[in-house]
Amino acid sequence: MTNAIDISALGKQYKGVAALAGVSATVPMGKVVGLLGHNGAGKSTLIKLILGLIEPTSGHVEVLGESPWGSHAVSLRRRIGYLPESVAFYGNLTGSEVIDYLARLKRASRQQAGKLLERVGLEYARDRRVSTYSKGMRQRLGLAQALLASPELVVLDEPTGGLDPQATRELYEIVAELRAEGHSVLVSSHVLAELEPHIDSALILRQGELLAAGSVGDLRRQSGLPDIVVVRLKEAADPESFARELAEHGLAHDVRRDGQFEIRIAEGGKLALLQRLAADPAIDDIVIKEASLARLYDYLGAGTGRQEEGKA
Ligand SMILES: Nc1ncnc2c1ncn2[C@@H]1O[C@H](COP(=O)(O)OP(=O)(O)OP(=O)(O)O)[C@@H](O)[C@H]1O
Repeated sequence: MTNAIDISALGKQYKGVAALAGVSATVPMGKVVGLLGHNGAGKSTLIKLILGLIEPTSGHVEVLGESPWGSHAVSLRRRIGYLPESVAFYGNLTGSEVIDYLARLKRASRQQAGKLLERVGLEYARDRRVSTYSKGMRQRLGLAQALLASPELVVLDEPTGGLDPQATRELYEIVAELRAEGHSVLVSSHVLAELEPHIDSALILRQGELLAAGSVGDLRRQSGLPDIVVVRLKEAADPESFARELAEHGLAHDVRRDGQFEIRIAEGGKLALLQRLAADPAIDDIVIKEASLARLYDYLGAGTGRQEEGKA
């Protein structure tokens, strides 16, 4: 088995709404894959299909080599950990009682379950009632329950909602540990800058269709979106004459709020541009900026319902 999830021509219709229309994609074993898309793009529908909570109208899904609706569906669910977007627990139970109870349901080792609260940074609150937990603490408890029974596949739906920056870093550290231990992770998020360093590849949905798939490098190549050179001028330099110079050489640019210039690199023109800039006495510093996941997402038109052509 090379893929944790194999999705083929998957379609889901709700009365009159095509939530998913012929999506084919994979989540390779042992990789962290980001699931991206604007509100209503079909992410939750795809996750529900993967978890076997709903059935498709057309197409197939195989999760860890099994159908989520087949005869092995029950045992398959024990091999999957799931953190929903909003987690709700029995408020009268303590964190440790919640995990203990869910461990029994999932037939997880209670010894391993005991260590999970420590892993998610909740050991100090293990004997406090969940009703006294903050949103971030509840989210950590949700992560702990998703890791019960050491699942081969972990599905995280908007896992950092309600987490502070430190807790967000810790969550992604756990994701990195899961990957290092060979688990596969599918993680949906709207916070692309946060997600980018932690994923091997992304699946981008738009209006029920797969708009793009691949590593951030693949997406850069697919999009043809130019890299950008950020130039800081010396204090004594005249920005207007520098802007005129760029225009004379046909170099498209923007001026940032901090006064630095962003120059788009034409395909194959990186070295020539850098040589020219390096020889310019007006320039104090140069930084090359590759297209970020967030910029690629916008450029590919993930939120617009259409590809933004010619935007460079
Ligand atoms: N039970 C349902 N009945 C009817 N339409 C639905 C149902 N669930 C989802 N939809 C529709 O299917 C489409 C995809 O919804 P889905 O919840 O999968 O999107 P999403 O990408 O998860 O959005 P969000 O980021 O807002 O959670 C939307 O148009 C939504 O209105």
